[in-house]
Amino acid sequence: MQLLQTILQDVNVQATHGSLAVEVQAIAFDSRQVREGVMFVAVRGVQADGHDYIQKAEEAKAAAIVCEQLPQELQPGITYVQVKDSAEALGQLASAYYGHPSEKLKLIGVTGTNGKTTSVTLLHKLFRELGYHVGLISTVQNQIDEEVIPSTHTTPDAVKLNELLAQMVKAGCTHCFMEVSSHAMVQRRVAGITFSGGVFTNITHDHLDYHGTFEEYIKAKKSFFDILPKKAFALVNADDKRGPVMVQNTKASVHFYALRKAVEFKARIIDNTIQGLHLEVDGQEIWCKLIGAFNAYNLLGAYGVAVLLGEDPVEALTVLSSLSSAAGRFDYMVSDSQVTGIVDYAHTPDALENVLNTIQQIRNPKQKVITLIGCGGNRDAAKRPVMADIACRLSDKVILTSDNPRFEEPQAILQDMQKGVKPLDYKKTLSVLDRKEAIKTACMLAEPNDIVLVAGKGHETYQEIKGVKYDFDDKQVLREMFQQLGK
Ligand SMILES: CC(=O)N[C@H]1[C@@H](OP(=O)(O)OP(=O)(O)OC[C@H]2O[C@@H](n3ccc(=O)[nH]c3=O)[C@H](O)[C@@H]2O)O[C@H](CO)[C@@H](O)[C@@H]1O[C@H](C)C(=O)N[C@@H](C)C(=O)N[C@H](CCC(=O)O)C(=O)O
Ligand SMILES: Nc1ncnc2c1ncn2[C@@H]1O[C@H](COP(=O)(O)OP(=O)(O)OP(=O)(O)O)[C@@H](O)[C@H]1O
Ligand SMILES: N[C@H](CCC[C@H](N)C(=O)O)C(=O)O
Ligand SMILES: [Mg+2]
Repeated sequence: MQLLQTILQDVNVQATHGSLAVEVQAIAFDSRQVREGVMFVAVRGVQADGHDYIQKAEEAKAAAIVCEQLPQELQPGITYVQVKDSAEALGQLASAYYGHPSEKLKLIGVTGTNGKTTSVTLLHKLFRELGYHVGLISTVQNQIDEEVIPSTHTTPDAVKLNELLAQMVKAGCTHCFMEVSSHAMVQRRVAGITFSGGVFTNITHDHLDYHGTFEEYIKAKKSFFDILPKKAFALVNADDKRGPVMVQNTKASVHFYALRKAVEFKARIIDNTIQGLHLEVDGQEIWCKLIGAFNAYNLLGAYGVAVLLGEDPVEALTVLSSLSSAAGRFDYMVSDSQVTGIVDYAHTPDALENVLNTIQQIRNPKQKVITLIGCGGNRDAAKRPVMADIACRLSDKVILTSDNPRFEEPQAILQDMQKGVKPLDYKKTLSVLDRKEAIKTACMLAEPNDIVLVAGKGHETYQEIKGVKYDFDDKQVLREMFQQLGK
């Protein structure tokens, strides 16, 4: 519980009506969660406008209502606070309500199209091994040390985020590593948060359904670096064309990492095999368990963060070399007849191309590559034909299937993907709508020593169809099919 006037301190308030000395029991931005004594913040969203639910919040006896536009009629006993930007105010209020937890630990945010989960997971594991109490906020799961807290988003909403950070502070965490999605930046989920550092991994085609254009998507990512304070560091992948753009206006101290440029943190791939990566990082050779050239970037970025946070470089590298990847990222198994099954969360064109290039590099010429891929519904449709084309270009056989269709017709998504298949590739492509059947088909086609890549869903343990999440685990189904088919 907090006094309204206390938590309003950082907010750009335009007008208030009613007492500021009221007690706020909780903050809600969904009218359905308002109870007596709760503060309701009216936020404009994609589907709805929170301002349309102010009346509901009044009926539920909200203590205070924060909005950009005041209702025509104000109710007695409720305090109204008019602000310029409700989404920003929500972040600032949530931070103040929970006692500014982000200022009480070293919070590092990672943004970029791919590699966020891998990077924050590596950092969480690294700092645990170095002996710290550490928080993690990621797509796969949130964590306080080893305690797992399920996650619903890559970046939680402002209230959940601050609540989580406060729990971490209470548990004695000195560090937290979190993913910052482009959606979170546009929706101001991290407003009011103080970061000690920010990392940029890369930017390629994704989420154009939400951002509209690639330029807007770049702007959303860049805005994360714009909000970093002077004391923070910004660590940027210099090999990405957009790296320098990200830090054009940042107040933070800028540092670069790269594989192809001579910058502060640099690495070189000596060897890239199914056993892992043999790297030279800042002049030191290490062998890592992670597979694929793209993981050299994730490892190097994590190393850079550790050094910038004052850790011993040699110790950091030694620990990094012992770490495994996040669940569902190049997760592989080998069947009795030596078929390699790989489950990977590649759900963007760039990620799929990287994973398939990695497979091409590490396979021997006799091993056929069978790729299974679907695309999510109610997400960027432009990537569908592109991903089908990439799969065809870099595989011997392709099975197009369903991912999470959400509220779209699975058949229509499949048709969008099929448009990307070139006539010459028709022969190598099959469409099997049911994902389980599709995995079975891939396994049936596999001969001893072949490679089956099941891409798109990684760690997910469900398939979301029309608002219902059905149990589905790519890794488990793949294992089952290998057994069932005697592979
Ligand atoms: C497109 C999107 O990002 N939507 C997010 C957004 O919802 P919205 O803008 O659609 O909200 P809305 O339904 O229009 O409602 C507007 C406001 O009215 C309020 N409302 C609504 C109804 C009502 O009865 N009463 C009421 O008060 C709502 O609570 C909300 O505050 O704000 C919600 C609260 O924070 C999020 O849960 C929701 O995430 C949806 C579920 C989602 O799927 N988001 C994905 C795309 C996402 O955010 N992904 C990124 C990762 C992407 C990546 O990196 O690959 C992530 O960070 O997870
Ligand atoms: N640094 C990287 N560059 C390019 N591709 C990568 C990189 N790291 C991982 N990938 C590929 O992208 C997929 C997703 O990786 P990861 O989960 O780490 O990314 P993310 O940014 O967290 O994704 P999301 O936006 O869905 O949360 C991996 O399964 C892998 O195929
Ligand atoms: N964070 C990503 C995950 C996509 C995963 C893929 N399996 C899908 O459902 O599209 C998103 O929300 O767009
Ligand atoms: Mg992620």
